[in-house]
Amino acid sequence: MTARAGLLPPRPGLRQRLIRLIADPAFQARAARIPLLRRIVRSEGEAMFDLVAGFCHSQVLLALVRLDIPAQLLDAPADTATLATRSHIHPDRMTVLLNAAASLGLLRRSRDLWSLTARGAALAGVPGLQGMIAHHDVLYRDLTDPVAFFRGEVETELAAFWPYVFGAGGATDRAVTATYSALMADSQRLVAADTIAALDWRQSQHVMDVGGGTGAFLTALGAAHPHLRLTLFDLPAVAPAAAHRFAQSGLADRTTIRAGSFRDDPLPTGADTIALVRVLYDHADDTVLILLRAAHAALPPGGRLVISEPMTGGASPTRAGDAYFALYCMAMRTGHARSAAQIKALLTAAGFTDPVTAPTPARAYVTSVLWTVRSS
Ligand SMILES: C[S@@+](CC[C@H](N)C(=O)[O-])C[C@H]1O[C@@H](n2cnc3c(N)ncnc32)[C@H](O)[C@@H]1O
Repeated sequence: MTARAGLLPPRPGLRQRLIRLIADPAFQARAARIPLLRRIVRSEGEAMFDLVAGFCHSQVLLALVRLDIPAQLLDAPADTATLATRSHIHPDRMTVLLNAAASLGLLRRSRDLWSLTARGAALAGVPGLQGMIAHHDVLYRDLTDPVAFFRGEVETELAAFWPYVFGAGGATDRAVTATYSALMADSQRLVAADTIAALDWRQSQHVMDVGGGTGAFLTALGAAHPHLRLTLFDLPAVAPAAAHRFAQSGLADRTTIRAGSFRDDPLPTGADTIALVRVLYDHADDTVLILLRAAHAALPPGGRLVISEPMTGGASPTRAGDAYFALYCMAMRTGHARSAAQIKALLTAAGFTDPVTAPTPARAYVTSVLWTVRSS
């Protein structure tokens, strides 16, 4: 009988023996006395403690957002007593919150006055960030029992928060879609900037944004490239809202809005470029294949398909892709976050050739971009 046959445990390799050594408290105590190892032990310890405390950090962030402290401090620095009174929190407890925020690099105190740091200013100013933080209570409730969550035993709230992806016809409730669309459009600004910067749009004449929401991406693209004609395709409950945005941005003459479902309807033809921005990760592979095949059919030979969304790291997992978006999509229960390689495989299965990863955008943690062409 051999270990290979599975009856004996395999002998640990060198790496496994090293890992077991590092896990040994006696080794850790010895390592802490050796200067070079001491530094490694300390920084590993701090990194581990950061993971342990991560939920508290998120809740500090949520408290700041709910109390509107970033906006208040953007107006003017304030002292603890003022912030405490405005927030209806006892000054002693407010001090704990403000010190916690300072420790996370969001606030700084000079004498008695609190102000924002550069990171805190991002919290005040980055579009969609506060909306994203504010709706995380839903995700965190879904993750309360993480084992049940990973076993697929939780009826997740997030799935109800984003109802539009369910059912063949998609969303029909305009009030619900308005809530969802505002958050999407706010957070779209940075995604749009990175997607536009990642590619040469001069070779396109007519871009169709499928699942384009209320037109935030096309509005940014149209402003950056005045030669482009633009078509937005989205569900009937969502697409009409784009008209207002296009009119306000002076784009009405260059834009067409088409309502429909890519699950059931063919995509309109006429565009030489199709964009799918934050669309694929909402859907299972079979729906994505339907969509990619529809995009292939709608494009002329030589036409380009652009995919922009948060992606996982594949063989090299990333914190944003694999420890956030993958869980988020799992809580939504309709699709999943994919690596670039997984999306490329789906593109190939849909008939596209040689998909290319665009240069890494500035905010790779929320946006990765792929493109491909319909060859014939
Ligand atoms: C995550 S949102 C992204 C919106 C926008 N592209 C953005 O990045 O802000 C996904 C979009 O796909 C649309 N969508 C979902 N299912 C669809 C379908 N079957 N046909 C057309 N659009 C659909 C939704 O209405 C929504 O606007």
